[in-house]
Amino acid sequence: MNRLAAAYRQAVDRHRQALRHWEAARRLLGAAGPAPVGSPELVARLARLGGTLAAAVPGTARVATHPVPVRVGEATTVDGAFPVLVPVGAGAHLAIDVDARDPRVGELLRAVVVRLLTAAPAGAVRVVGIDQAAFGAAFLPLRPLHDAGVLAAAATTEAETTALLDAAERHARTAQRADPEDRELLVVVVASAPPARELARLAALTHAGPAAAVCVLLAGYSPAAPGGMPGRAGGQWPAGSPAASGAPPLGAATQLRVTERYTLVGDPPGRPFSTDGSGLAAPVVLDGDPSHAAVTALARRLAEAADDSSAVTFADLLPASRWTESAATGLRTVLGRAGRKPVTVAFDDATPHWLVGGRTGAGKTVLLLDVLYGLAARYSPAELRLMLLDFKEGVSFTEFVPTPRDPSWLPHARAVGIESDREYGVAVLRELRAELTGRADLLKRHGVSRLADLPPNARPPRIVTVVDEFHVLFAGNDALARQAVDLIEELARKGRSYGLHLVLASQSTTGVEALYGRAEAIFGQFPLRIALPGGDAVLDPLNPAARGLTVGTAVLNTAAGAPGADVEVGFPDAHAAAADLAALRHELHAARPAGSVPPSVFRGHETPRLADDPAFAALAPGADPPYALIGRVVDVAGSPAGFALDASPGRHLAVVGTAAAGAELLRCATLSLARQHTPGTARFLFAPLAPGTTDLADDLAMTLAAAGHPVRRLDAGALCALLAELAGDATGPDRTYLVVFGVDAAAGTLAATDPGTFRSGHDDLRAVLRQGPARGVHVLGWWRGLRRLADDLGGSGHRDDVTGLVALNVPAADLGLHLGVHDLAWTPREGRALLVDRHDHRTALVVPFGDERNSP
Ligand SMILES: Nc1ncnc2c1ncn2[C@@H]1O[C@H](COP(=O)(O)OP(=O)(O)OP(=O)(O)O)[C@@H](O)[C@H]1O
Repeated sequence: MNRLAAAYRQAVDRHRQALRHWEAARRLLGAAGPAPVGSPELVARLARLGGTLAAAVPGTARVATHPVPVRVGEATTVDGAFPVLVPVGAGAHLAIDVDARDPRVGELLRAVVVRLLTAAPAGAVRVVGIDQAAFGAAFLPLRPLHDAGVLAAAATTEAETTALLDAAERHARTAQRADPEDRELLVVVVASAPPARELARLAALTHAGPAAAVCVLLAGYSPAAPGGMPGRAGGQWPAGSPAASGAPPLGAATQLRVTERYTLVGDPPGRPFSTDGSGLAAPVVLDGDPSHAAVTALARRLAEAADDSSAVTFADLLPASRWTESAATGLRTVLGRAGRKPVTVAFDDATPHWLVGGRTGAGKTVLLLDVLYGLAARYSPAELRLMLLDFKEGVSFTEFVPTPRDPSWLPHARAVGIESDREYGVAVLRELRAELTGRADLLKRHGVSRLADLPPNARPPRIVTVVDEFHVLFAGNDALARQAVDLIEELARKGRSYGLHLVLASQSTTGVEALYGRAEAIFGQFPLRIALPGGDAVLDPLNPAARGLTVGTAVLNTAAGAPGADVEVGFPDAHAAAADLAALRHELHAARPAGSVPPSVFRGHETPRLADDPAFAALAPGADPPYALIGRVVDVAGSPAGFALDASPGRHLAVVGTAAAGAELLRCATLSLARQHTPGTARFLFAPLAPGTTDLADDLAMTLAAAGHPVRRLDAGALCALLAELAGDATGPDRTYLVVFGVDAAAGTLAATDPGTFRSGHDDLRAVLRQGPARGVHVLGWWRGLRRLADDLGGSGHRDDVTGLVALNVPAADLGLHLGVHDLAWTPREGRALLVDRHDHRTALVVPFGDERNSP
């Protein structure tokens, strides 16, 4: 009897509590009555009332920072029915013990989502869903919200769930650091509880507090420990439920238990219905689905608002007016947005250099274009100069250089390397170091220590050098890589004070051999890190901020990648805005200062042609000394590559290597020399000795003869005779060019000794090499091997008898030995040659002229 009486008293208490709850709700609603909906007065009053009913005023609830009461159903008591409101929003969650395969649960989840979205301002709530049990069926009625971009496609597999949780955790970390005003609420709707590991991660999210701006609506979850639920004291949870496998406890969640006829609502966190933890003492009928019309109207409103505000576009990156900003203290541009807030990045004292990482296809090129156009629109060429280096096959920077289709260029661009050679990269870095030295002098002259302190009229532009796929520059452990590392280190260390800024972008920063031991010293100078998808390597190894990023987003970190200094930024797809980019480029091009010149361009895949070469066109009779042109130097200016044939001993040119390009090189050298002589002042003697060179030599002879030059064709015997003649005191026209295709093919003939004079052809050749130049005789010879050249010269002591050398496919070790140079930076490859001038100990990587006879 006593037990019966106690139960009755308990039931009456619960009714009273329920009534108190209903009364409180009614009072709050009443208090909100007289003020106009949405008015500041009403909002203020609601805030005074604890913000509890802000949800009643559509579009005003600050759900990303505070929980708001959201209706879940209607409670029935003997005295009548009342709405049941539970707190939902940032840091306040909902758990239901049955999953959404029970239609009542699916309907409730959808109703809560729609109410939250309705209550909050457009753009303040984003919804993601997990439904592995029913493949996303629970979300189908919300399709219009998906189309409006506020509801992501549901995760229906374990992998998708993991990715979704990665993103949710990232969201939480970003929100915790963000200004509360900029937070966006992420609602994670779980239609069916995922496996234990994912469930544990969801539970962890519920413990993250309101600052994480996450709200979890978790169906199919029963708490592991009984309690907090009416009528469940000591109850057993069904096998197979999360409870059976030890469901992790949730933080700040209202627990709902769905029975056959009604639902029991547990105590909401911080606002319990009961004093004893037994929850609301009234059965609740859950709310059903929101009407289709309501969902569509909501989706339409949100989509319209999104069009206005959320998508970050290329136009968002641009300033109101062009070229109005000063680079005195640094360069700044908008990279994209974090939430709705623009994110500015800078090249200044705090972040002088940047490191950008991202796997291929992650949007690196797009991000760099966004930055470059943003800068170019803000700063005039007098404030900003760009050096752009790309080491991959691609088109990253092609749009900045003139092409036949679009002759405009970006006036800030000074040098652009497309599919660059490492040597070109090093040449650019050398030029930058020279600039650094020049600027150090300039600063000294003005008695200041920083670029910013120079008077405006003396201040040179800041130079931003972008090196895309920079790991190529450091690849291998050779002399060139070491030079590159030294230069980068120096530029990174000193650049800050002199207005030289570096952006190193790569798929990876690991595995760069040449950096061993130096990576820290170098990358320590790069405080600004941008991690794109797959670009975790630019962040601290303990910083997970870039995990699971999607294309179009990046993590920005201004503390050299240290955890906790990350901002997730969305940036626009510059490729998709190609027309806008072109329009801006044309605008900037049209505004270029008088006297602007296009950038010098290096295209690694291109073969220059003698006939098109401006240096060739500029050659004219009377040049002294004549210059044998063979191609272009791989340097910033793309200088002509050649060799001056003056009167000093040894001024001859030896092309060495088995590559057929050797014959072509001699042809170009000869044609360029012929152009520097009026007919009759030079004779050209051709000896096509290597197989397959006859046609080329005959062709060349005909061309020269047609231009009026005396020409003669020699075989090996005639060559020996001629050498004997030239070794004597024979005089001829001003100049004699002996052009031998395959000198080594004459080795046998040259070795033979004249029985009368005891002189061999080799003796005569060596005499000509030594004394010829003084008499205007120069040998242009192709040797198909270095050893053969050395033999013909008579040993290493006579190496200086030929001072001009063009190495084709000759291994670096052999060439280094021949030249007596240790650690020669040379990698033989097709389309490149190493030009050596032994007189001034100069070597230069050259792109030799291609064979235009076979070109279209
Ligand atoms: N902000 C963005 N929004 C939408 N799509 C983007 C965005 N940025 C890049 N993309 C898309 O991603 C693809 C790859 O971009 P991008 O060419 O910049 O990659 P990448 O990292 O430079 O790749 P790779 O190294 O292979 O050249 C492109 O199709 C591009 O349109």
